[in-house]
Amino acid sequence: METVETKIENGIGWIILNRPDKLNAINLKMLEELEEVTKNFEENNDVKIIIFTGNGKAFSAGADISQFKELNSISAWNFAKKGRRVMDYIESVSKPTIAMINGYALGGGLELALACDFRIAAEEASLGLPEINLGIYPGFGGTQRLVRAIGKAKAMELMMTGDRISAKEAERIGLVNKVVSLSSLKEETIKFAGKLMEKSPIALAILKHIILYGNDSPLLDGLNMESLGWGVAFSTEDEKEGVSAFLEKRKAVFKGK
Ligand SMILES: CC(C)(COP(=O)(O)OP(=O)(O)OC[C@H]1O[C@@H](n2cnc3c(N)ncnc32)[C@H](O)[C@@H]1OP(=O)(O)O)[C@@H](O)C(=O)NCCC(=O)NCCSC(=O)CCO
Repeated sequence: METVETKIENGIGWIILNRPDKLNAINLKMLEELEEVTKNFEENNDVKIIIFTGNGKAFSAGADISQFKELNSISAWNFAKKGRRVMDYIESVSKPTIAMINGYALGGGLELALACDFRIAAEEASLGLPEINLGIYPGFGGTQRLVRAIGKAKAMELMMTGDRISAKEAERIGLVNKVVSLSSLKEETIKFAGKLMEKSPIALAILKHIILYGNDSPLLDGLNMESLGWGVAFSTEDEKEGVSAFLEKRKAVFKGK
């Protein structure tokens, strides 16, 4: 891989954006590689949780602006569609995903973090959607995901002013789940991933699907998805184990079956 590094450690699949001299700006190659490595991790049984992060002082400063000079309306549209599809794919992955935000998460970088299920940020991180300062606006799904994440008023403010906010402010408005010191970021993120790893991966996958797609559907459809998925969970060994463990007063050990 040219633009991303990967490793698997203790059930965690790490996807590390690796263009530190360009603050991990996302070019076409990185979009393609992100899609490929995410797919590999989704299909790899050794990977239970996927964590995205960046090498150097940024998570990612967004789409690679140096490529923009060559774009016209059609190629820009295609680039945005490609970026959007990759973010949609990352969002749809059946395993839990965490953005470990080690520094700048701007533009497409924040949009990548928004496609993840959880965002854990270092105190030093700075977040924002500054595309408006380039005479454009977020094109990798941010206009839709940010509104859903933090509500219309704050989302419009962030997108229309292009202002960057601190990790603490991002936590206050519900954009990130947790803020920790940079020195403890990896440890805290692994600890959080560990909590998820103790759960039934099948229940997590069904739950994630229903939260994501149920909330974008009419209420009745979302509620129907919930009850149907609930029934499906009862066909798993994990459900039998969870209930037995409770009744036998022991800790459940889920096998993902
Ligand atoms: C993130 C900023 C504020 C950091 O500033 P600073 O610390 O001063 O670092 P720089 O010298 O600016 O950057 C170092 C190096 O990285 C290159 N770079 C940074 N961001 C990008 C980018 N998005 N695309 C391409 N290259 C980038 C920068 O040119 C430097 O390279 P040199 O070769 O050393 O010159 C600051 O960098 C900043 O504001 N970046 C842009 C943030 C932004 O506007 N993001 C939105 C992009 S559009 C988008 O994401 C569309 C999808 O919705």
